[in-house]
Amino acid sequence: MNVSRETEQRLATYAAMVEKWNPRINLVSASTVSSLRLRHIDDCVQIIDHSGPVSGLWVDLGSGGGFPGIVVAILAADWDLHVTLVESDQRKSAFLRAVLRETGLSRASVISDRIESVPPLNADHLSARALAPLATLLPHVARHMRPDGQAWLMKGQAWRQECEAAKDDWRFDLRAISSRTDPEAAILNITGVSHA
Ligand SMILES: C[S@@+](CC[C@H](N)C(=O)[O-])C[C@H]1O[C@@H](n2cnc3c(N)ncnc32)[C@H](O)[C@@H]1O
Repeated sequence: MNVSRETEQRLATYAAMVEKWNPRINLVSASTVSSLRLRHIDDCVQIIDHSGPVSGLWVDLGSGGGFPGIVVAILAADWDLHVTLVESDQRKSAFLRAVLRETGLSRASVISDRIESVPPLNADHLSARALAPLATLLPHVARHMRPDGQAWLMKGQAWRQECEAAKDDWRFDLRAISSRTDPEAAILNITGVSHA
């Protein structure tokens, strides 16, 4: 993806903040800090490559250090899109708010609470990365995404088994997109979620 100078500057500011805060609050595993751009940022950029420009509300669940929520907020800074990051850990939430301040992102906010406790958010787009198996994620998706919304769930190599297990209790339409950064991983673009 080609990005503007301003977007590149925001990504650089964000990366520098992750590196600075990581020893204190463990935002990404220490072994991946040196490859932050490829392992984490470029990994998340893929979502926007596939969603294209979108509008409305984007909700990122279990944002942690901001993957993919902050990356989406940076890439979408000029779109008519609000990004809401849901993160229960207070120190990580403080970090996410600091990133929004430092990068001047005004169309994004942080809800510092448990996903289960937050009133339904009615998201047009919803993302989650490394949060929970699909069968555990789908109740959150059903609660916080509009019936015609789209979920972008970033999954590791067990994604096929997770999909099979989730089908016992859930109906959904799935487009599995192979990850550019890890051939075993996939981005699950899920729509039409309902309880079986
Ligand atoms: C493994 S980390 C992944 C963080 C980020 N998405 C990433 O890919 O680097 C999971 C994050 O979800 C948060 N989390 C876990 N359960 C949660 C819940 N029920 N409500 C809100 N946040 C939760 C944790 O505090 C943690 O920061």
